[in-house]
Amino acid sequence: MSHHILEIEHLRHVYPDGTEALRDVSFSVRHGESVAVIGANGAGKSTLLAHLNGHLLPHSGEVRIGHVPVDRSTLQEARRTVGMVFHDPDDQLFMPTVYEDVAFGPMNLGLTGDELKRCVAQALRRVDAEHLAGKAPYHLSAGEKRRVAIATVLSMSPDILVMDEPTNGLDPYARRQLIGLLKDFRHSKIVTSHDLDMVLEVCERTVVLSQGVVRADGPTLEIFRDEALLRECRLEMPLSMQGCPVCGTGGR
Ligand SMILES: Nc1ncnc2c1ncn2[C@@H]1O[C@H](COP(=O)(O)OP(=O)(O)OP(=O)(O)O)[C@@H](O)[C@H]1O
Repeated sequence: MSHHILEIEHLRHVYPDGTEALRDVSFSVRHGESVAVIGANGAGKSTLLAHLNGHLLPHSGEVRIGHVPVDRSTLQEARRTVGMVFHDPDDQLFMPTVYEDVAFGPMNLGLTGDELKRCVAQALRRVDAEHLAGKAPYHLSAGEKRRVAIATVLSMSPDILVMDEPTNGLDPYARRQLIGLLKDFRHSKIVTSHDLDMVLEVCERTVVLSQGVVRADGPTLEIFRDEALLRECRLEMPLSMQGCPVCGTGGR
């Protein structure tokens, strides 16, 4: 039995207009691992994530969850195992109220009555959004939408949590709270982000994508200390690792 929960092998994706967004991507994620996928704009991060729950299917190569390849016949199983928080919360929220949006997934899994109510309340509480249950999602602020989108995924108790730029649009308090939530999430997680300070706190391992290929894969701190690699991939060291510009102290 494989100790990897997710395996990506020689993944290649070409969009209909001919853009080769992923050229050859391979890496695996173990049970309980926290992995960041970072890279400059257009490196292929969102395209990669879209393959993890079968939203996109590869031109060649394979994604396996456990032992099961993600293809048309296994989509349902993949989407149950992989909880995906999309880049744009509007892609995730489509019901008349926040409550219904968060209840949608667990209801499809067969939850009803008090069990369903408890599950929704718990997911909303984890993102500090219980007070929003009766609101229409399209009336929420950007940060509130993002928190509710995360709740729609947590309510499904996924084995792998996948988040595309989760701290986008969050105020400092909500960002801090999200970092706490991600640290508490005991299962495997994969996060893409340009918020490298968050990555440093949450993910012990980082995969660097550049022009559709894996340019580096290793311990996050090691990756962030490699200035030549960061420069080459159009990335910058997290602010918390840069010395204080005033007194010249700090940095790691
Ligand atoms: N639907 C599409 N059709 C054609 N090309 C696309 C499509 N979606 C993305 N691309 C292209 O694929 C490449 C990878 O895009 P992707 O969105 O995966 O990058 P990213 O690393 O997530 O970027 P960002 O940091 O800007 O979100 C880019 O060159 C982009 O222009």
